[in-house]
Amino acid sequence: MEAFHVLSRGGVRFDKQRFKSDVQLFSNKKREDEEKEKALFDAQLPPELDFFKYAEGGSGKRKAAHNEGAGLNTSRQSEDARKRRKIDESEHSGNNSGNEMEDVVFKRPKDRVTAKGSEVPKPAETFEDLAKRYDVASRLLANLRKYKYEYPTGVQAHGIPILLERRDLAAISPTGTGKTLSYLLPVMASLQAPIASLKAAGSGVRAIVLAPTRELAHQIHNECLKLAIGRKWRVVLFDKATANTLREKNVRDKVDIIIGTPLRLVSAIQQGNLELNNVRHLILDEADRLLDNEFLAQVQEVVAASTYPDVQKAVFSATLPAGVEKLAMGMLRNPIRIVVGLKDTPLPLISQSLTYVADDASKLPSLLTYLAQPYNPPVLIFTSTQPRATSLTEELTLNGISNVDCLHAGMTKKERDDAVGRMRCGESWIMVATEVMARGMDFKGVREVINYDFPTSVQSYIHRIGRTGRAGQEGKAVTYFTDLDAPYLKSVANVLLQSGSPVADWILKLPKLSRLKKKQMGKVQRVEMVNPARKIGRRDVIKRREMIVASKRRKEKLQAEQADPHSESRQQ
Ligand SMILES: Nc1ncnc2c1ncn2[C@@H]1O[C@H](COP(=O)(O)OP(=O)(O)OP(=O)(O)O)[C@@H](O)[C@H]1O
Repeated sequence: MEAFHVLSRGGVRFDKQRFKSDVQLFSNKKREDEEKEKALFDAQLPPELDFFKYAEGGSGKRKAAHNEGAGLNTSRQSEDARKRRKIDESEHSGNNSGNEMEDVVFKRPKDRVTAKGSEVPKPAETFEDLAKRYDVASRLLANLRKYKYEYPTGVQAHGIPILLERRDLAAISPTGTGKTLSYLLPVMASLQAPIASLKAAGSGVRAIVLAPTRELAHQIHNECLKLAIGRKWRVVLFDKATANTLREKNVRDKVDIIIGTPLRLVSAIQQGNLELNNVRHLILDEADRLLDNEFLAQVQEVVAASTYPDVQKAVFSATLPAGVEKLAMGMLRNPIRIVVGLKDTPLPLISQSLTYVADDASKLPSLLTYLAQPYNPPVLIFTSTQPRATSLTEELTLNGISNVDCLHAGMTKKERDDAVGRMRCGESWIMVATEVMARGMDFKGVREVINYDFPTSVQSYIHRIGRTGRAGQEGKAVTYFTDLDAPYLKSVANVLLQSGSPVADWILKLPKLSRLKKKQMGKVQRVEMVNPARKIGRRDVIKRREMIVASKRRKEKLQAEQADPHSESRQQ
């Protein structure tokens, strides 16, 4: 286990009672900010963008944009954003213009969903509406209520009926808008009951969900287990251990749903330890990532192995670049395509900003200054490489910031699981991570995302900042850029503009990126150590940290003794 995981917490739990004043500081700051923003920006959000307003806790009001008169032209930008929306809409209607397709645009007061395809089913306003129209087991609905899922989100209202009518689907919906449930619920409703209790269900796994990372597969598995409560569904997270168990044919024949990453599934198929000929539903979550060069061949192998007649396929993502979308559409049969909000645009609930930091060496001081102010934990910080994630975690720890964690693919399974667990239970205040955390991971409480290293693509930017502003909550995203990142700034700035965050005029005047240049976006070379000036080695850092923790403990003990002079420790 990485020493810093333990040391960064110093073995001390955060005592909310004791640090009441600090806690109040955070909440007061948040309240003040909210009031300021409410006064400033009431009624500024165009209604068609406000599609998540209904979600619990979401005010639906646009954040930030405090910078009017400081080189930021917000009203012009809103106008620009409106124009871009128009262009975007016409781009949408230009895609897939086959004759058999008819365009259907649903406009609900709460969200804006564009659906394209033949005979698009009516959206479901409520879960009860779904139950009335389709055969959805009452147990599934009871489980939804149990987890306080009262109303379907936009992607659920539109996507669930499509999947329940056994149509193929491509769904593009912003991060944190509930895509997971929009495929899990219809898949489980269509499977009706666990395979063991059905006569005509055949033998072998009946549904596969593919995800690009083990962490995301794990999270989807947990969501699926919530829906499975009360019935003996066999839902398997396909990892090394379960793959071994499923080598027994009579065991794997009784599995309902498998959730996993492509590589592991493909190796089981190739070894003859998994058959997909009974798979009736195949879901690709984070489809654009699964269809990129790294995963494409494996995904195609899974698709080819799913030989059940009329297997239903569906792809989901918050981003689907045109080329990948074409590939995805080619895999689907008479599909319906839905877009919630604007394609490749984050929710307006996330207030985004770009911060100039000159060069790499200036980032750490900027981050430390930022973290010296009250901030909203937990905060997620993205770096471009594993060594930089480790190095930044060490630097923060060394600078006396407690409860810092690290997550990247170079860590062991246990280390990664532990790090995610600590983040989920609120033990970590700051998580430094690589791209592995950028997609799909749902930590409801994340209020701030910091792109310490500039994202590798526009998609990477959208997914990274999408770790905040989830389920109707507001969020904040800060992106550092250096002189080396400047050529790529405009692409990210366009995303800010489109989702209603302010952008300085000079950035908008930067030249548009050529295709070739765009490809180089993720290739900026950065040193491994985030603080090249550091003279001491890692062991010294650990030693220093131990000293800090010990001195903290001594101070606490002294304070406790002063508060209670008759305490036991004093008498000894
Ligand atoms: N109908 C609902 N009502 C309330 N909360 C919901 C509902 N549907 C989903 N959620 C919550 O919203 C959060 C985001 O959902 P989910 O992770 O499925 O988003 P996503 O669209 O898949 O995001 P990403 O693109 O980042 O993968 C989760 O915490 C989930 O529990």
